[in-house]
Amino acid sequence: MTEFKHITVLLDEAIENLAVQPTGTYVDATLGGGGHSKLLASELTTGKLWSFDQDQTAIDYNQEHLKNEIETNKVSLIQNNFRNLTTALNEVGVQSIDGIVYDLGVSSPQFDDGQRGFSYNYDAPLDMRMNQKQTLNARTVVNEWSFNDLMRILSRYGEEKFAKRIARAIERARMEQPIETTFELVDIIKSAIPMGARRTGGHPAKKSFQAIRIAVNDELGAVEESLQQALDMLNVNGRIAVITFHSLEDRLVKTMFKEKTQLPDLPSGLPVIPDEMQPDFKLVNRKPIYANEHELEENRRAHSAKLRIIERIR
Ligand SMILES: C[S@@+](CC[C@H](N)C(=O)[O-])C[C@H]1O[C@@H](n2cnc3c(N)ncnc32)[C@H](O)[C@@H]1O
Repeated sequence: MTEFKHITVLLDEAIENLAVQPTGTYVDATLGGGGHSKLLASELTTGKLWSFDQDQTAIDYNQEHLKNEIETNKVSLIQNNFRNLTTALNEVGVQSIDGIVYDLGVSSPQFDDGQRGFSYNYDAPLDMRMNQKQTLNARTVVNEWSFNDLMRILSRYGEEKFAKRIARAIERARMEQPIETTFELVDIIKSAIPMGARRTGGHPAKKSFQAIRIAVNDELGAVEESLQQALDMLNVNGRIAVITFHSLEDRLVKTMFKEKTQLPDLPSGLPVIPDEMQPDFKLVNRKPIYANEHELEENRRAHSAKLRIIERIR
């Protein structure tokens, strides 16, 4: 089995909060190294788990890692984008689910494989695709997207203060010759950030790389579409657990969950709220769940992780 070193974040907390019914139908939307899938499957008797990943490497690894669970038909792997949740599940005869877990973002192997172009620490062709068959990659975004689109993604998805300067520097550099590698891009980004600011707030390319990665994989669009489908497919008492790693993802999940669990605007002075106006969902925890101290010591990625859970109540 090829090595796939990913330490699962909020493993027990996410699965515990799904309140798994041993005979239920579950989905792991983000299989990765299979940590959540393995634990969830161990709680099933006659239940079934469908595990999604769009990355071939994750699917290949788990054919071995989850071999027993696959052979006993407790788990099946689906190589697909989780934005196609409903269609992919309908194709295998599943119309409704009792729970789903999302552990968003990239896995450590994706980040640490120098050749995939996710990291500013390794020199590699500009790529950043989670799905190796997708056509849009970071090279296209950096070399072909307009100045305005670059500025928009850097500012919106990277929350980069120097978005305009960086977009301008990219535009200037690519007029000379195409930008091909991560290190070329890092140098361009560095050159656009004022000297004083380069020394604060982590690696100067961190925010821009996050922004380009989110754009290449349309990460926020996929989460929004998928969550809506998951909410629609959820059985009563079923739960959705989502682990996010940055404020944009978390805000999206928080807002969607809030909309689903709130009462609609009602005329003031209604003595009783009519039953059909009650929300169909409730928040399992008002505040997000964070990693405990022990996990924070063991795993750097856990520091930015937040877990939110919603339950269908009717
Ligand atoms: C943080 S890792 C998940 C780790 C996993 N929970 C574990 O225990 O090892 C995220 C995984 O989700 C996958 N992924 C991210 N966005 C996806 C999407 N839109 N559709 C399908 N898979 C996606 C990535 O390819 C990656 O393997």
